[in-house]
Amino acid sequence: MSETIRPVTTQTLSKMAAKGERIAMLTAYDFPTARLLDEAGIDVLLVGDSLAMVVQGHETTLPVTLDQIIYHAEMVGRAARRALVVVDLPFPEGQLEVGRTLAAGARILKETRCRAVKLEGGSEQAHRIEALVTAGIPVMAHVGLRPQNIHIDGGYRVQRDAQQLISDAQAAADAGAFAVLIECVPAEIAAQITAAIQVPTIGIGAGGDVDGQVLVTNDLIGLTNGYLPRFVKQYSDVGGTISSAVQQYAAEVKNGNYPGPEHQF
Ligand SMILES: Nc1nc(=O)c2c([nH]1)NC[C@@H]1CN(c3ccc(C(=O)N[C@@H](CCC(=O)O)C(=O)O)cc3)CN21
Ligand SMILES: CC(C)C(=O)C(=O)O
Ligand SMILES: [Mg+2]
Repeated sequence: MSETIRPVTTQTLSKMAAKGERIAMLTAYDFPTARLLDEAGIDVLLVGDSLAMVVQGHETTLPVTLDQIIYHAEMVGRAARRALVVVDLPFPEGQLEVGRTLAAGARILKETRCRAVKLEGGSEQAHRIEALVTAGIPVMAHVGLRPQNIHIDGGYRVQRDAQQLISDAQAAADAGAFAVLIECVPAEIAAQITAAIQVPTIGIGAGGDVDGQVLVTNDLIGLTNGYLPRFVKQYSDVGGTISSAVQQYAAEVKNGNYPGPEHQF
């Protein structure tokens, strides 16, 4: 008998945080990976705009388009049976007039099975968060390091302005965000934000005193080309596994050991 699956909702996350149960979140960009993460018990899947870097091979998150994010969100949405799936609003859908942000969020909910969006920014995004939530589109806010601001900030830097960070998170929560993601912030400040706001906090490079953690899946499984941020813990070497498998295949094709008699008709 198959057991009934209880899907994770935004309310589930609040209850988990209230009980001190930590939330495990990871990025996903395709059906088979999303299905594995969902079945492993990951609570929240993020179709992140990091897609631009780890899948498309771009140097920043800016090039990925809304149509491309939606194409990947369709796959992840079809794979998730339990996890809540959140989709990044790609640059500049969350920076233009509110109507454009609403239209982008509505397309995500209408064209995919994903049920929430993520928007980079705090206080200055309060009006957009409020408009999205009013329209029925749940929003996860994203404060601290904002990768879509790389050309203003000049790089990916730890964010240390405690007052600004707390007021950004507070404004996002007051505007109706169901959770606040905190990226690259000293652990002490992330803990202060978590104590100050009523909604769950999810950290990346923000220490352990938050309600949950998120990482880019490719980083933790060893499938990222190049530099890994210090906050990443690499749990496996999938890149190495793929590499040795395809090297053996190439060698066996060339030496005639593949296909063997059992592989032919
Ligand atoms: N593969 C990947 N993993 C990520 O976690 C990730 C992306 N891509 N792309 C979008 C953003 C960018 N992220 C990053 C990337 C680099 C640093 C970084 O180099 N941090 C320095 C600290 C710099 C400082 O001291 O101010 C570090 O040492 O980790 C941080 C976040 C997180 N996100
Ligand atoms: C790094 C996470 C938080 C993200 O926004 C992404 O993957 O795009
Ligand atoms: Mg992102």
